[in-house]
Amino acid sequence: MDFLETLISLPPLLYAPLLVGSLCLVFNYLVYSRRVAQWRKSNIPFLSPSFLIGHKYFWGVGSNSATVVPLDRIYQENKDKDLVAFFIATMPVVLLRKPALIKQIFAKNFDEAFKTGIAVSHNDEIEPHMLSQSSNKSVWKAHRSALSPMFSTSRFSGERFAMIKHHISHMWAHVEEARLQGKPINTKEIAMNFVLGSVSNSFLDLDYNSYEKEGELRKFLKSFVDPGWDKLLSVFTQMHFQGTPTLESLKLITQKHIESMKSLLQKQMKLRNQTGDNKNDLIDLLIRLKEQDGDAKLDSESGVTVEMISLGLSLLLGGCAGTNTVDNMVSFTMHLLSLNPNYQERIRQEVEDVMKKHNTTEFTYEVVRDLHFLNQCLHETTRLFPNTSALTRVCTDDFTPAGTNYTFKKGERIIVDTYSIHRDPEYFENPNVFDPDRFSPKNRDTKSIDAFLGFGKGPRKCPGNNVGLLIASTLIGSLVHKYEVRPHSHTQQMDAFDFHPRSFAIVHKDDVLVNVLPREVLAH
Ligand code: HEM
Repeated sequence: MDFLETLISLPPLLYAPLLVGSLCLVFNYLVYSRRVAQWRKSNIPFLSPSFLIGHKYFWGVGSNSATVVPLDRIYQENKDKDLVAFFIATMPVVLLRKPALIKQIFAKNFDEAFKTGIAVSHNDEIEPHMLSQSSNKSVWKAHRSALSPMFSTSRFSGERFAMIKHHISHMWAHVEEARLQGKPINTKEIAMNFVLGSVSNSFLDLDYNSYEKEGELRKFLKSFVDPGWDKLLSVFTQMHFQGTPTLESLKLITQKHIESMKSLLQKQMKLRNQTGDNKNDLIDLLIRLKEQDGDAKLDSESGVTVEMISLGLSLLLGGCAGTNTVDNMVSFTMHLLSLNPNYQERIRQEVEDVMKKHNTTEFTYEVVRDLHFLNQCLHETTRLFPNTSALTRVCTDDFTPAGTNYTFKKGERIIVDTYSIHRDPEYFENPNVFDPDRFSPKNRDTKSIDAFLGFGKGPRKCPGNNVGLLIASTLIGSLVHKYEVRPHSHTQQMDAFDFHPRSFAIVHKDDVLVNVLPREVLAH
């Protein structure tokens, strides 16, 4: 029987899948061959595509880590190149391997490679106004400048730090309760609760003890951060059918999120108008912006604009949820400190010296701000466990980076694999070792400064890094000062295979547990 006869003898029910399958293959072939021809013309080295999945290493997605393992393999296998192009599904991407080229494109070619987010399904109403997502440069500029007062750490001095101290007490109470019950400490949980309490308090004026109950705000944020098949599916749909409308439930920001943020802002703004307080927080900022903009399109019921909702989401998602930023930093640092008691001791000594210098026995804003060794530890954690393995940009114009003969075409998607660069011995000696001293002022050189990408690069780099570091230092400093953190029985060194298979952030697939012992007990 020849091929045609076999085809005719098939039951008619199989025709439809066969037809769809064949169309997919043709679609794949056309997408691949067109882009490969373009890369050839642009002098960009590329890897031959594998049908449907783009590159063979992406077959493992969903079973090991979503992006870290495949990107790291491609990075390692192309050591001789500055950059290499390949496909993820039908989405073409160019992986930049060299820090100098990354700096050039992210900073000097910023105007031509301005957009972020290569495969995320946005909400069309909100996306242009979200700081991290906006693809409209003038809107992005205006919002970044409007929000800049929120990113100043001096906002945390005085009264506001007194509020943060409440969260230290909540955290201590929670840790002590677990210890007395003989349970290990779940570092992800305590970090998420502390960060949520501090961020919601300092930006939105919410008095929120999330250790006590799982409140609405926590559920709201967890819906962004909790990894799941829905999020993986959403990204893969966008990779195959870029820019197409997605089902509401697969969007990164859904109508439900927008409504929750709207009612939260409405409530807090109403309260502020009644009290007339001036707290120099997001609520004051939004009220001021509303007064200044006579043309603002207010929602008739809530009096809130789309811009206000977006600014609120920009802060909350950047600070707490977007890619589990601060809480991840804290959780991984506690894990690393449990394995390195000598660095815990140095932090303790530093806390005591700095308290003495400021003539206090308490954690104050001034004390936390002066904990330089702890700050080095947090940077070193971010080097080993950056919050995402893929910094992204999308070219908004054709350009050739200075000193190269590569041409980047408008629409080209760029990826930087932070995880692999941070563990490349070319930039960091003994890269898998936790060594906070590599971030001391005397040890830092241009090579490692350029290669550190934990907070991004160029004008779009993280504006909230110092606020995040301050919150993380407060939590770790106060915990380590009171307790010795010890490894839990299952604690071991982590590698990329331990990361969550359905998360695009670098998070451990399980709980990250440690044990604690009060220092008074140890002293006797
Ligand atoms: C301390 C832990 C944090 C880490 C590791 C971190 C990391 C990052 C990274 C890697 C980016 C992408 C930068 C790029 O594409 O070049 C980013 C962007 C951003 N982060 Fe952070 N972040 C942290 C804390 C925060 C906090 C506390 C806030 C808010 C209070 C925040 C708000 C933002 C915003 C709004 C953006 C988007 C900036 C833009 O597109 O203009 N981040 N962050």
